[in-house]
Amino acid sequence: MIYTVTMNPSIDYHVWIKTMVEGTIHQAQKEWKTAGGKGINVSKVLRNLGSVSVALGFVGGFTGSFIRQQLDQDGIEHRFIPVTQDSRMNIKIKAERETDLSGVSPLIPKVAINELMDQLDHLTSDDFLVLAGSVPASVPADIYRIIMQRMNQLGVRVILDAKGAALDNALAERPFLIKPNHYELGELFGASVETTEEAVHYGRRALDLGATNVIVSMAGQGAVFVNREKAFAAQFPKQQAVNSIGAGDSMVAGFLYAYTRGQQVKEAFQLAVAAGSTTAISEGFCTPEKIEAFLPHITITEL
Ligand SMILES: Nc1ncnc2c1ncn2[C@@H]1O[C@H](COP(=O)(O)OP(=O)(O)O)[C@@H](O)[C@H]1O
Ligand SMILES: O=P(O)(O)OC[C@H]1O[C@](O)(COP(=O)(O)O)[C@@H](O)[C@@H]1O
Repeated sequence: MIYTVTMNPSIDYHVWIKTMVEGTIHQAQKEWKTAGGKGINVSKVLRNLGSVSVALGFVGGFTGSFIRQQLDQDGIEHRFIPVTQDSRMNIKIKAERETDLSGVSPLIPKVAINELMDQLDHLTSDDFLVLAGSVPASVPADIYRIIMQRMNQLGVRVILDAKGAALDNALAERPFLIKPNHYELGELFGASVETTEEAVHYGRRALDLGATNVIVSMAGQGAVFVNREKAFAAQFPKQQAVNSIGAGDSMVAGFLYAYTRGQQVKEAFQLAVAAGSTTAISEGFCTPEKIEAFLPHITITEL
C-alpha cells in the first residue's frame, strides 16, 4: 500500500484576475477551491492514474471538513487525525504571473503527533510512505527524520518531498526518493542549480548525503534523474504553463505509480515527467489520457 502524509493540508483557493495592482480591489474572473497539500495531491494523482493510497495527516475546523469531504468525493481513503484549529487556506493568484499566499497552520498538539506515529508503526516492508510538504511550526522541525528512523526499522521505503531543514536533516536516513526542484536543490548546497549538468552534479551530492534516487525538477526546462547506477535527463517541447500548482506532486505520483507496477527507473522517471508536465499545462491534474498523449514528446537521454 502507498500511504501519503500531509502534515499541513490546505484548501487551495485558485483565483484568476486580469492584472494585479497592489493596494486596489480586484474582481475575480474565475475561481476554484480544492483540498491541497503535497501528500494529498500525490494521493489525488495516484487515484487519477488508478492506484490506491491512504492519505494521512492532520486536519481541523471547517476547512478540515472541506478537505475530508473532497477526498470522500474523490474516493480516496483517508485517516486524518482531527485537530481543533482550522486547517490553513493557501491562495493562488493567477494574473500575469502566479502569486501564492500560504495561510497560518493550525496548532498540532503532541497527542496528535503521537497518534500519527502509532498509525505509521503499523506499516510494513511492502508499503511506501510519501512524506510531502511543509511542517507546521508546532511540529518538531526534524519530524521527517524521526519518522524515517522508525520506517527504516520497519523496512518501509520513504519518498521525501520537502525543502530546507526538513529535507536537509532527513537525508541521512536514506530516503528511497527525493524530488527537489532546482531551487530547493540549490538551497540545500548553497549553490545555484540552473543547468542539467549542475542538476546532475548536485543530485549526485544528494546521493552522497543519503538519498537512493533523486529527481530534480526544473519546471519548463525539463528534469534530471540520478541514482548510483544511472543518470537521465528529460527534455520536452517548450509549453506555456497553465497551472503549475501540483506539478511536482504529480511527478512523485507518476514515479511511484510506475515503480510500484514493476517498471524500471527510466520508465518511472519518464512517466513522472509526463505526469508533471500534463498537470502544468492543463487546468486540473494530469489524467492517464493526457499522459499517454504527452509521453512520445519526452526525450530521455542517458548521461
Ligand atoms: N511550463 C511547463 N511546461 C511543461 N512542463 C512543465 C512546465 N512547468 C512545470 N512542468 C513540469 O512539472 C515538473 C515539476 O515542475 P517544478 O516547477 O519544477 O516542480 P515544483 O512544482 O515541485 O516546484 C517539471 O519537471 C516538468 O515536468
Ligand atoms: O506544504 P507546502 O510546502 O506549503 O506546500 C503546500 C502547497 O503545495 C501544493 O501541494 C502544490 O505543490 P507543488 O506545486 O510543489 O506540487 C499546494 O497544493 C499547496 O498549497
